[in-house]
Amino acid sequence: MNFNEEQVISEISSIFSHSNKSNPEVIVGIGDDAAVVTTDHHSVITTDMAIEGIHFRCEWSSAYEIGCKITVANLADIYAMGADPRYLVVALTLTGNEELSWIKELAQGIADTAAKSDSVVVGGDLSRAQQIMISMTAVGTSRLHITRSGAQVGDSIYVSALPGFSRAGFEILSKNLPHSPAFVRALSQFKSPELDPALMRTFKSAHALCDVSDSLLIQAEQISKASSVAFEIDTKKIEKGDGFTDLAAVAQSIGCDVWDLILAGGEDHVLLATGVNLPGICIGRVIEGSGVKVLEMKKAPDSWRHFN
Ligand SMILES: Nc1ncnc2c1ncn2[C@@H]1O[C@H](COP(=O)(O)OP(=O)(O)O)[C@@H](O)[C@H]1O
Ligand SMILES: Cc1ncc(C[n+]2csc(CCOP(=O)(O)OP(=O)(O)O)c2C)c(N)n1
Ligand SMILES: [Mg+2]
Repeated sequence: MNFNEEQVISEISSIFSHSNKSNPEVIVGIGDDAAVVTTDHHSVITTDMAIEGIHFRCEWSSAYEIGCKITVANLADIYAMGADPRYLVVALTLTGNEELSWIKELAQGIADTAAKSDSVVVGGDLSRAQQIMISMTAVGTSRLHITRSGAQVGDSIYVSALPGFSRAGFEILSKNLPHSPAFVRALSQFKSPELDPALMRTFKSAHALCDVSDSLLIQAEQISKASSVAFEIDTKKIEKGDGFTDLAAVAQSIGCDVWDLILAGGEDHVLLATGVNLPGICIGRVIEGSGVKVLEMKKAPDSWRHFN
């Protein structure tokens, strides 16, 4: 064993406690039985976990990147409700074989990503298990929340950025392909997806919103079903979007279909929205009916599912 519980808690606390102390809304921070925080308006609550072997591999990603990724996954769910993230709690299992420096890096990745979104880690839990597991709960605040059920016929459909780079990174790592400069965005998007809080907040005028964790197609189906409308996704519009040419080149060099990456890839945590005059890339329109139609697509791409 490379550490004891007290040591880990002391190291983790010192990484998180500065933000606790400097935030006047944290009444009781890390160190007691529970945290006490100020809340107003409506609280938006979400939780997501990351399991070693399922969501990340220590051979592929640094502890810092793993910390960033689980935090982005949680923060994106808060932004996907049109809310602003405020507080996080982190439950962590360790095997006992990690180095203390690895655990500190993980906490730093979480703390830095949280700070970019003006949110703070106010507590957590620690236990031993055969795998590393990170379960994070995020609390946000909003006056008006945006659900998956608000899409209206006549809306345009937008993504905050082109999805697919994360899946490309996953393919590169899974196939153990030699790294090339062209793969930088894909690898970094998989290991530590980009989250731009300012961009996320500009989607507060969306009619329906969710983040793309599973895949664009799955998430489009979820909104279309919840809103009782049909989605018409236009591949020609996506082709004109920022990043398409780069992703198409990566897809070709790793032997993947670019549409599998875009439509069926997940974990980019970009926002999928419907509404009028939103930022990002317009990828189609909301029409009467049900289901998701992708114009000019001959075959259905296969998305990630935990249980097949
Ligand atoms: N174990 C669970 N207990 C209760 N609710 C759950 C559980 N797992 C998922 N959910 C709920 O099901 C919905 C879909 O979950 P998920 O696909 O994980 O959403 P997301 O992609 O936003 O993380 C969410 O509202 C989530 O809170
Ligand atoms: C080692 C490893 N294998 C496979 C994947 C790919 N992967 C794992 S979970 C997932 C989908 C998203 O995860 P989920 O837990 O369903 O997120 P949620 O929808 O709850 O936000 C994908 C694409 C990965 N990230 N790491
Ligand atoms: Mg989830």
